[in-house]
Amino acid sequence: MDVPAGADRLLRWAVRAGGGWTFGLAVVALAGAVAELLLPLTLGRAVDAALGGDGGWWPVAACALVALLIVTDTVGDLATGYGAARATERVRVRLLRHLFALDVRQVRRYPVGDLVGRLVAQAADTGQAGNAVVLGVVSLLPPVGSVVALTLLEPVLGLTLLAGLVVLAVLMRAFVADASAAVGAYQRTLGAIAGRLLEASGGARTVAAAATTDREVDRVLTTLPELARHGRHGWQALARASARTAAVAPLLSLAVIAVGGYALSAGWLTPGELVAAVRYAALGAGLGAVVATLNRLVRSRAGAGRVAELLARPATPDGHRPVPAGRGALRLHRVTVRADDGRPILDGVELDVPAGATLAVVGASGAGKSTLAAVAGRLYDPDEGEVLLDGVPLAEWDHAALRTAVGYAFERPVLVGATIHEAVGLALPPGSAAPPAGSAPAGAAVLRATRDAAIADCVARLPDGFRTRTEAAPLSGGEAQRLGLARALAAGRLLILDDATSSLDTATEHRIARAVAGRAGDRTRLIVTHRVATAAAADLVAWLDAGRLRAVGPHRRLWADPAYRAVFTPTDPVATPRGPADATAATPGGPPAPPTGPTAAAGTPAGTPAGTGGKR
Ligand SMILES: Nc1ncnc2c1ncn2[C@@H]1O[C@H](COP(=O)(O)OP(=O)(O)OP(=O)(O)O)[C@@H](O)[C@H]1O
Repeated sequence: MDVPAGADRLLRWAVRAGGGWTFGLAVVALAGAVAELLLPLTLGRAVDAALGGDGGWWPVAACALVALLIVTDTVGDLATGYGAARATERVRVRLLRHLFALDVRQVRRYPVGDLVGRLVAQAADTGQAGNAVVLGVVSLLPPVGSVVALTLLEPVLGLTLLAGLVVLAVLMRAFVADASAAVGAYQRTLGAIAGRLLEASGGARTVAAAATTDREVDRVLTTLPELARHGRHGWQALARASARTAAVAPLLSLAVIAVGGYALSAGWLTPGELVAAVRYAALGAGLGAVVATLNRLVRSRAGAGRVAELLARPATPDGHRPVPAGRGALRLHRVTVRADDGRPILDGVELDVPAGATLAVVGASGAGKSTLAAVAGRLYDPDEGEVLLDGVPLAEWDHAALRTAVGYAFERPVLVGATIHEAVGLALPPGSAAPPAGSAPAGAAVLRATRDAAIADCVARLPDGFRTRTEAAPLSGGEAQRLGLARALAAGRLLILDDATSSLDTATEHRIARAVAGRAGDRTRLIVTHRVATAAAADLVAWLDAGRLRAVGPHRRLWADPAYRAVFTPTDPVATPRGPADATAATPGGPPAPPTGPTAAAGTPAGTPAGTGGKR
């Protein structure tokens, strides 16, 4: 099976992560194996002593060894469970931290279900590494020790067992190869099914509305036969290995007993030594434990392979430059973002947004607006070019400082945090979000943010107000958007709204527009929008067309271009506004503030007459 190069390194790390429990398991497992090896010899001596009419200490020693075996078994079970739990926890934490350190584009390459599979099942398999390695090594001791003990009793006996064990080792090798391939394929297929399942449950409404349940079930489970095949393949490999050891082991014991019987009649062995030899033969040939631990090791290595594959993806490096002075001047310099197939999604975008300005990003669906918004706040890095905030490339900003400086709100926000209070407060500066002592429902900053985002009344109506658990909050799409906005409004220098008001009614949107416009001049706003009124109210409009910046300038000037007007009303000539006056008339609650910000020249690509459509 192809296991990523980092799998074995991760396995070694996971063994160490088991800490004292894995070490303890090694000690008790070793003690148990030694006791198991000494028991036949002690029993043999006890038999010889009894035959000679002398009880002596051998029976007592045999009883002590049996007691030791019971203790080591019990403690071993405990150490196995605790060690695996500890190692699994560390693998999960490491993997989760790494996932969040990856840029959004890398994470999106994996279906969510596949990631959950790696984080839950394969991390647990990896966490078994300590047990698998310790028990694997210890399970080799009885056969190896039996060969040594038999050789000491009578060399021919040792050679007989050794020859049989070599045959068994060859059979085991085949098992490891077979089982590894089956387990790896099973985990991959299961991950793909889980991915489709999560996708389908996210679109449950659409599935129900379209009455395509049967088709969706078929689609999710389309690889179920493949999964069953890999599962059967794995179990068959295990069954074959067990059957082979079960068939070879008695033959091997019989061979040692036959040779031992001959040695007894030839006077090379005492009766007690023959008793010991018979038990050593059984111990040495009984490789059931080896098969079980090999199986555990195979699963652990396959799981580690899938975890290591993610860990091998490079995390986004953080910068350590001191936070520059400034109020959010944004510059995109020759920014190009490519799809996996190399096709440009953004192509050489050159854009200057002066500090304090409001920039509307418009364009047809798929023009690259969200991609521009994503690189503007470093949700991921462009493939070429760079983005600078207040003169410092985003890649050189300290991560925490950048997250305080830039606030994002999205069309479909995910509320991060256990409660509504946390969901809003997480983005606020430390200290400002904490609820005051006593029964006050929310910190002042959280309260202000929710009022600004016109969601405070809605939160007050929730069963537990700000303490309502996010998953239990019955929020509409527009309410969720407003909570996302409340979180983003804390942004220090750059507020990025990616279609973040698309689900709001006009009156609410107008209220929020005022909050967004608040602290005017104090921070920059980048607003991805399809609405003509929002573009009209902005200081500057960046018009994207198929990944290229077609023009930058005030809406009023761009409006002269029919192609620009078509961005807002491409298919309905009746509804097409006749000019900027119509656009302003569409502004909720009255005309938008006239463009007060920078002139078109400030944002227009050099040499391109604003609004002419020259930059294609
Ligand atoms: N990771 C990706 N891999 C491949 N293609 C991508 C990726 N991300 C975006 N795209 C494609 O790039 C184009 C621009 O996407 P983007 O989401 O930026 O458009 P948009 O202008 O925001 O569209 P909309 O208005 O519909 O939201 C689309 O064709 C999209 O399918």
